[in-house]
Amino acid sequence: MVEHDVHQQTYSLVKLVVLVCLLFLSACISVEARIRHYQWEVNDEYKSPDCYKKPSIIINGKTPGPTIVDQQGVTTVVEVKNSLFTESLAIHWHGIRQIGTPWADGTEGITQCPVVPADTFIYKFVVDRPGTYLYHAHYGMQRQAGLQGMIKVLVPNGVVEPFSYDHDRNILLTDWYHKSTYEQATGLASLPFVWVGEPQSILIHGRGRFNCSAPSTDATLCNATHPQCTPYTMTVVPGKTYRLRIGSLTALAALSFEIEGHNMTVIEADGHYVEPFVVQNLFIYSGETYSVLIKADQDPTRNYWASTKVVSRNSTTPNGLGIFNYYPNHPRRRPPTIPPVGPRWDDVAPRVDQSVAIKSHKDYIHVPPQTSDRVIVMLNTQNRVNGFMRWSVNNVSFNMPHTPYLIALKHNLLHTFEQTAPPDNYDHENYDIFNVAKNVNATTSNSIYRLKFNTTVDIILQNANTINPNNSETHPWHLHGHDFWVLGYGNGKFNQSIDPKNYNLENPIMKNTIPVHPYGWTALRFRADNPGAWAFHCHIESHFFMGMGVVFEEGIEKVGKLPTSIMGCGESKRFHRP
Ligand SMILES: O=C1O[C@H]([C@@H](O)CO)C(O)=C1O
Repeated sequence: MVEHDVHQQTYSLVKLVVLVCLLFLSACISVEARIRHYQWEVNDEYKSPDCYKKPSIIINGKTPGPTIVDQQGVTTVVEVKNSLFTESLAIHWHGIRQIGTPWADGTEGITQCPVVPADTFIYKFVVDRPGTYLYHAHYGMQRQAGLQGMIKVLVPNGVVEPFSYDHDRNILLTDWYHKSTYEQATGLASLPFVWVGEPQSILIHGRGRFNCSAPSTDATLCNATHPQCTPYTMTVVPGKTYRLRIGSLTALAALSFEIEGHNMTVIEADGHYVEPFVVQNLFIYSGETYSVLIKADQDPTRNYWASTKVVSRNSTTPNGLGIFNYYPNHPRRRPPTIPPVGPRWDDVAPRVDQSVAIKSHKDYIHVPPQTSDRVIVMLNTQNRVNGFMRWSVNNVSFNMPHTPYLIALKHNLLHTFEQTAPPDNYDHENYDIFNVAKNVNATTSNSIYRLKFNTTVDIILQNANTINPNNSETHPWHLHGHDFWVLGYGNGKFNQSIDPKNYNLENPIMKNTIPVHPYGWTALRFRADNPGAWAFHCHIESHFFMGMGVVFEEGIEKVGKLPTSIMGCGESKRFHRP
């Protein structure tokens, strides 16, 4: 009996141990399955995405780089080897809020030091929400040399989205210049100023077509039959519905995108579900992402044009063209029709209408706080500083410090940047937004806005006339580390006592990038609840380069121990351990 009991006990113990081991193993496997590793190498190489040979920056041989596809909740580890000859780099994960990992935001000068050639930097962050996001260089003007791509975050197994489709596709829209990034940056920072001008091509997922026989084109650099510049083709099966995720990372251009003869139902914007609405042209600004549903319900015996056009600027850039290919027609078969011309570049009303139409899906509303603790009005102006062309917020043009803010703030190196806070407003009474400023001179500073942790902040982006008469541009503003509620848009000068009464506080969409339309204002609200230092800037690459941005700090005391891998520049040299 006793012996039997001992056996019984031993048996139970073994069973328990085996069970614990199995549980541990499966936990390990499931944890392992929740981590995805990517290995990237960044190189300089000639590419001809529009048939014209240009020095480009590529990831694993490609631009756009590989699309990251992960499920919500996955820890994404991207090991980036910098194999550029002489340039450092940093990569930003655009739309990923980096909750608890502010050091992985990839903004040079703000959250990290640049990654020098031959070094490898490991970005590690959680893709915590389903949706469509982007990644791109955030150092100098490297983005427009090709260092960019898309991130697709899928819903977990069993989670149903508020729409259905048969296939999931994604395209990145970019504009493309033939001059190198360095030549362009040099022009912007020179006296006299040399503007980058209009892009030579619009690329649909890295493919365009420059006219090699255009006057003054160097024939030795342009090859109309280069395999890299065959048009982008999206093949569809008649009757099926496609979710098309569209991202824009243009350097300059605001775009209209359409598929000839097909309606598009907008369902997602910057990772948030939209109350569906139908468009023929989708207006998309640099830094934005949308998902649209397209049904392949037109004549299946032919192909159709996919077309994208520059709006908001009187551009010389030809429309970007691709082929919407009905299977089994040949994917290169030219559609029998003339490509769509697209909307007028200077017709602002339909663009504002689209902005206003984007509301939160009714079943996914995040109700915003009904009041805010602080209102910052940001006047956007083009200025001169010591003769140099700049852009400013409230007459302050942003300069990057040598020591990234996150490190300076966390390690109390406050002498590394100016401590006078930038202004929360401008001379509202006397500034005429409809005319060139009487005094176009501004100052530069690297001071930052320090936000009280867990408060609600309103930002009013106020547009104005540029330095040229009768001209106001569209600026897409992007906020790092947060999504914001879009409270409203208006024409002319924002009126603090009237306009807030018309804010949408019921079902505003949340976004991370938003346009401020010509001569207009855009109001947004966010919670300062993500400890770190975060950029907020115009996503036109040359404009940020010329100072059009600010930095917010919040809850710095709550930021965990910084990885030493982000250090090594400015006064952070002494903390760097390779
Ligand atoms: O920053 C810019 O400079 C030019 C032009 O204003 C120069 O005069 C332009 O169109 C911009 O967007």
